[in-house]
Amino acid sequence: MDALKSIRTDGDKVEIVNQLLLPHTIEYLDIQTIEEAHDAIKSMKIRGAPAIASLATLAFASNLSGALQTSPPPAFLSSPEALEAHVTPILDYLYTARPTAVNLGAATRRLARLLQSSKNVQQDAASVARELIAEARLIAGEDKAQNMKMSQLGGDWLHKRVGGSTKYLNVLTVCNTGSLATSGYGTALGFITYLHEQGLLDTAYYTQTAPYHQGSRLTALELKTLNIPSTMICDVMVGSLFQHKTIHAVLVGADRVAKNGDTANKIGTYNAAVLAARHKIPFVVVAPTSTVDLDITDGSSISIEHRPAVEACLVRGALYPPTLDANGKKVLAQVMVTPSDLEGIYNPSFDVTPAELITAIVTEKYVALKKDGETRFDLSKE
Ligand SMILES: CSC[C@H]1O[C@H](OP(=O)(O)O)[C@H](O)[C@@H]1O
Repeated sequence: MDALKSIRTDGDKVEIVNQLLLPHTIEYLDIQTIEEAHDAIKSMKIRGAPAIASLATLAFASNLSGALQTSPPPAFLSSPEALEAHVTPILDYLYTARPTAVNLGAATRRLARLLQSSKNVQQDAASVARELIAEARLIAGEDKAQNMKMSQLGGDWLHKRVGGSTKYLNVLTVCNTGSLATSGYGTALGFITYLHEQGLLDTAYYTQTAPYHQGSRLTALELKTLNIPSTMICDVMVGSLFQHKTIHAVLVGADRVAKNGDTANKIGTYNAAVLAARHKIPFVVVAPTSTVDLDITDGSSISIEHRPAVEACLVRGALYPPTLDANGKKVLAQVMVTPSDLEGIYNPSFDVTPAELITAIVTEKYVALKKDGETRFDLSKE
């Protein structure tokens, strides 16, 4: 069962749950244009590496499908070349919405490659367009099956490594990697769901994940909906948790994994990795092979998105909708933010965890481990 679907679609209709409003309000937004899809991704109404790729491809498919139904057909359907001139800028524009996660770029490049190969085979633009629409809709739904497979691979590996019996595993996760970040089931949160389904999980700990609060708003919502025993901690409490509780593994998602295993993920992941190493707790990245970027040898090449400074100053939930304090007053920004303050605010949305701090990388095809004495992985897509 999925806690909440990030995207709802019925043919050409595409809706997203506005994740800026969760958990206070569940409101679905109709995404009718490419521009609305770009804005939804950039403003984080939808977020999560696979989910943003899915929205981009579904919006692209709906835009093209609508054009095929107009009469007379638009000029860009007069030839495959005209279609290419129309589609390429759209794919390039969608890619600019957010830079760190590999999925968005991988999806737009996959459609661009299909356009090239189909254009050289098909004689008419409408046939090429129909192929693009079908592929775009395939991309949007394919990660759920992968998530379930990798969760099983990872869960069985961890259970064998730790060797307990029932309801004994305590794990920590960072950010939100559930059905709200994917097309369903989730990556690290899918792993946790699998452990729970197998009767192996004692408690899932998760960090608030400021400043967007993917943890205290989204992961909390998903774990409670799934009836998974869970405990939230503030981001600064990871070290204390490791000092006072037995944690068997840290399970995190990924936005981009370099060939050597260096992993970009939500800000705060690196902190947890350093502390996990200090406490000799296995640190596990859970991501499909589509997140592995073989074109980059290590994490130094990964572009880290810096979000608007003001986002680091807001009491999330105070604005969507305004929450009230004990005296019924609106809870607003934690600090009085004025334009002159913004230059002094550092707000990277991701960090890179070096491969040497990562115990295993779990994908839908394999559980990758480092060779003895090695500080890096040698990852593949197979
Ligand atoms: C299953 S990938 C989810 C991935 O995306 C999150 O970032 P954001 O919420 O900013 O899109 C975080 O890095 C998660 O690991």
